[in-house]
Formats: sequence, structure tokens, C-alpha cells
Amino acid sequence: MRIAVPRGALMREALDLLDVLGIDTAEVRSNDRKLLFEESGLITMRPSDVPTYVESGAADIGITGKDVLAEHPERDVYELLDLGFGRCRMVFATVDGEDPAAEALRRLGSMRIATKYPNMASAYFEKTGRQVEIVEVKGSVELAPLTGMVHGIVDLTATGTTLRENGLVIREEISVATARLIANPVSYRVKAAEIDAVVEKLRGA
Ligand SMILES: Nc1ncnc2c1ncn2[C@@H]1O[C@H](COP(=O)(O)OP(=O)(O)OP(=O)(O)O)[C@@H](O)[C@H]1O
Ligand SMILES: O=P(O)(O)OC[C@H]1O[C@H](OP(=O)(O)OP(=O)(O)O)[C@H](O)[C@@H]1O
Repeated sequence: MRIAVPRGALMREALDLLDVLGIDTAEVRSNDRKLLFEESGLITMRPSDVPTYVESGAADIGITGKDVLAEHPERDVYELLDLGFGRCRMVFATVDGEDPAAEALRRLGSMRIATKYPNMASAYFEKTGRQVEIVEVKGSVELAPLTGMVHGIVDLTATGTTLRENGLVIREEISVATARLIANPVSYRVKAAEIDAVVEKLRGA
């Protein structure tokens, strides 16, 4: 079985869980440039690429954040288990003080919002009846309102440090995300016993 493992924030705890399954993660832990580990069946990648590899069948199962899955609901993967770790919140934030986004809405009838999650952000503001123009950025989203490029951001926060260090405050909480175990639908049928055994072990872990 081939398993897609997220690098970055989710990696250490994902590998700890794979240890529970009896998979040897030592080589992955000791080599942060190599990507495919033939013996253990592990392939490592950015969390946002995990559903792509799992949907294509290049990996049978994988671990990624709920936020990644929510941004791309069209991906044909099964979500099997909430793994509990990697907990963070998707929030709407602006600079501290008088809310520039509310002000823009009043003045212009619309606000500019920077995010790495354009689909989730659009859906949220549509649901709450506000007109927005989404500016997609690839990272360090907190910079966008500080430069005057946008009136607010939609981004993930865990400790709140990045928001605080950049003078931003949470105005609204949109959702909570944790790491999820996902599977390729065909793999799930063909390797049902093996994948069910993984789910049971991880549920107990
Ligand atoms: N404090 C946090 N900030 C952002 N993401 C977090 C945090 N805590 C846990 N996560 C989870 O980790 C994932 C992001 O991990 P990481 O920051 O390593 O990726 P990235 O470098 O942003 O890569 P990608 O291009 O896939 O977004 C998120 O999708 C989320 O599920
Ligand atoms: O609330 P905190 O604990 O400070 O964590 C939140 C920060 O972490 C993430 O960024 P990441 O390090 O993934 O970099 P990025 O902004 O380039 O995606 C997220 O996008 C926030 O910027």
C-alpha cells in the first residue's frame, strides 16, 4: 500500500501515527530531501497535494488537513477518519482598531479579501450575504492587509502568534480543521481489508 504523507506542519504527528501501524518511518525522518520511500511505501509532499495523489491512485491513502479537503470538495476521495491532530481555525481577520472591511462594505458595497483558500472564502461571504473581491496569494497572507492591498484576510490560525505579530485581529471564525485520513475510492474497494485494518488501528491510537 502506498501512503501520501504531508510535509510541514502535519508531518511529525502523521509519522508518529504511521509508527503505530508498524511502518518504519526512520528513513523519512532522517532525510528531508528524498520524496519517495520504496520500502515503507511512503511518499511525501505538501499537504495541499495529498488529495491529488490519492484521487489519481498514485497513493492508496493519505493524510491532509480538513481545510485542504474543504477547499476542493470536487476531489473524488473518501474521508475515512478524523485524526485529531493539526487543529487550527479558519478565520476572517483584519487590522486591529476600526474594522476596515466593514468600512469598505459600507462605503463601496464590497471588500477585498486575500486568501490561500478562494473557494472557502467566497462561499463563506456569499452565505453571509457580503460582496467580496478575492485576491489569491500563495502564503504569508497576513502581509496583504498591512500593505493596503486588501481590507481583510481569510487564513488559518493556531496559536494566534502570526496574527498578533502583524497587528491583526480575528473578526469571525469560519471553521475548525484537523488532519484527516483519506482514501482512493478504487483502492478502498480493492484493498478494503487492509485499509479497514489501518482505520481500526488509528481509531484506537
Ligand atoms: N498553525 C497552522 N497554520 C496553518 N496550517 C496548519 C496549522 N496547524 C495545522 N495546520 C495544518 O497544516 C496544513 C498546512 O501545513 P503547512 O503550513 O506545512 O503547509 P504549507 O507549507 O502551507 O503547504 P501548502 O502549499 O500545502 O499549503 C494546513 O492545511 C492545516 O491543515
Ligand atoms: O496562529 P499561528 O500558530 O501563528 O499559525 C498561523 C500561521 O501558520 C500558517 O502559515 P505557514 O507557516 O503555513 O506559512 P504560509 O503563511 O506561507 O502558508 C498560517 O497560514 C498562518 O500564517
